[in-house]
Amino acid sequence: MKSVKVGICGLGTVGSGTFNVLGRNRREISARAGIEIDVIQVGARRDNPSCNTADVAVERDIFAVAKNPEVDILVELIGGTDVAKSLVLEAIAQGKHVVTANKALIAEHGNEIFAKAEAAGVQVMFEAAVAGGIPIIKALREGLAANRIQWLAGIINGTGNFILTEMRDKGRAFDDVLKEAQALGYAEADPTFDVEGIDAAHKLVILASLAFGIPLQFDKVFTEGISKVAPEDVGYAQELGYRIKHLGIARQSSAGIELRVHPTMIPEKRLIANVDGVMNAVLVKGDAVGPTLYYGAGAGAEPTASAVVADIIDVARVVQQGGRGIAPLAFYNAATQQPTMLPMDQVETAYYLRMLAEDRPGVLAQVSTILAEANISVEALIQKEPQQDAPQVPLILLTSRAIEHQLMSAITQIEALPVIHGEVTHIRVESLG
Ligand SMILES: NC(=O)C1=CN([C@@H]2O[C@H](COP(=O)(O)OP(=O)(O)OC[C@H]3O[C@@H](n4cnc5c(N)ncnc54)[C@H](O)[C@@H]3O)[C@@H](O)[C@H]2O)C=CC1
Ligand SMILES: N[C@@H](CC=O)C(=O)O
Ligand code: NA
Repeated sequence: MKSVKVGICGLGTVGSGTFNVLGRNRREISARAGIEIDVIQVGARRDNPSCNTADVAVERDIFAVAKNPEVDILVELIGGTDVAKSLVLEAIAQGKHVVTANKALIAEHGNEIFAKAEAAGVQVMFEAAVAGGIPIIKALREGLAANRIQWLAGIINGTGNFILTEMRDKGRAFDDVLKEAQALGYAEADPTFDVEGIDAAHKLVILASLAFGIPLQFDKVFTEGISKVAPEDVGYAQELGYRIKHLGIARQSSAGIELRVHPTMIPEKRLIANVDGVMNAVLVKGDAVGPTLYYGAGAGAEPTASAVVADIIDVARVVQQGGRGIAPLAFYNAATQQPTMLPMDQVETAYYLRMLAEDRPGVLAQVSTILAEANISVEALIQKEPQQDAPQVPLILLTSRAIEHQLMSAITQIEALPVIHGEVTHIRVESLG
């Protein structure tokens, strides 16, 4: 075999980045793969002016790439779950290896796709699907393979982190920053996936599947977005020595496995609290290695292409050796097929609470009595001076760790107090220590 032949489907942000990196770094890439890697075909609805495809066959029908007998590796970069699934299954049926950046596809249809790939003896690789250019999939599959993973927590959506950072540092409006993230090619085709946490939930189930050896279970993730994070909470968090980050958290304990995506307050002294802009970071705690942290660009054409091309190189090595190579994702066994999943109301964490209280003696005592009855203590407090003409003052509390349903029922009681006005805002707090 003289070269490994690649067909790229989708020539948008990531497709064009992949095409260009493969061309520009051709010499280094071939040396590392031990064989030439040639893009012989591109499947794209339209040309992309940032790519010179003069030497490549361009097809408008992406399925022609899946059916091309010359193609060894099909690279799926069209996004979405319907056509992308058919395309990937067609490629597998044709005996081709697949590389994809599509987290929605893997999270929602991965179990089926990996089973088909395993039966066909082909690889399906997806490094770019989680945390863009950070080699986190490789870290979990290979570098941390000796460990029992206890928990992981990550900033795994670049768009969301970019929005939170710009709002905090420059006081910019949410919608304005989102538009910029879209223009920079960071956002999903439907940006509500980014801001409502769906994209992070897709990525989290992939990480959890690898970390805990469990099937992909997208429907088990508790998901809360960043669209309701208020600027005053960002400010109060800072006063308390915390930052608000949109985290994906997966934890395994004797009670079960929890999977959750939500705005989270973390101590500002943690490295991960200082990961800003489009950068992502994933903290992984293994029983042998302890905590490890992975950092890098979570979105964008070439950072994502870096991960896509790394997968192509890995598969090219396998193709060259004529073997099955790297294990497919589904390395769970009968013991982990049906893990106990912990519902969100059973999860234990600390909380930040903000409420509007009447400015008179005894109010704090009423609130802390309700919390104490639920075995929750107040760990820190900010009580603002009353403003002129404002009969109520913001009361901000940090609580001890509590079970979610106990905290929620305490909130209901606090909201019913005549001295408390409106709803109580809550944000979960994690020390990540
Ligand atoms: N943009 C980013 O920073 C990252 C994106 N991803 C994932 O990579 C994938 C691609 O994302 P982007 O490149 O950002 O999207 P994009 O929208 O820029 O590119 C997708 C391209 O595929 C083409 N396409 C879609 N359906 C097609 C069809 N049936 N036939 C022919 N062409 C078709 C579109 O015309 C478009 O040019 C998605 O799964 C996304 O979630 C993953 C990591 C980072
Ligand atoms: N829209 C995603 C792209 C990468 O996965 C993000 O912003 O992180
Ligand atoms: Na990655």
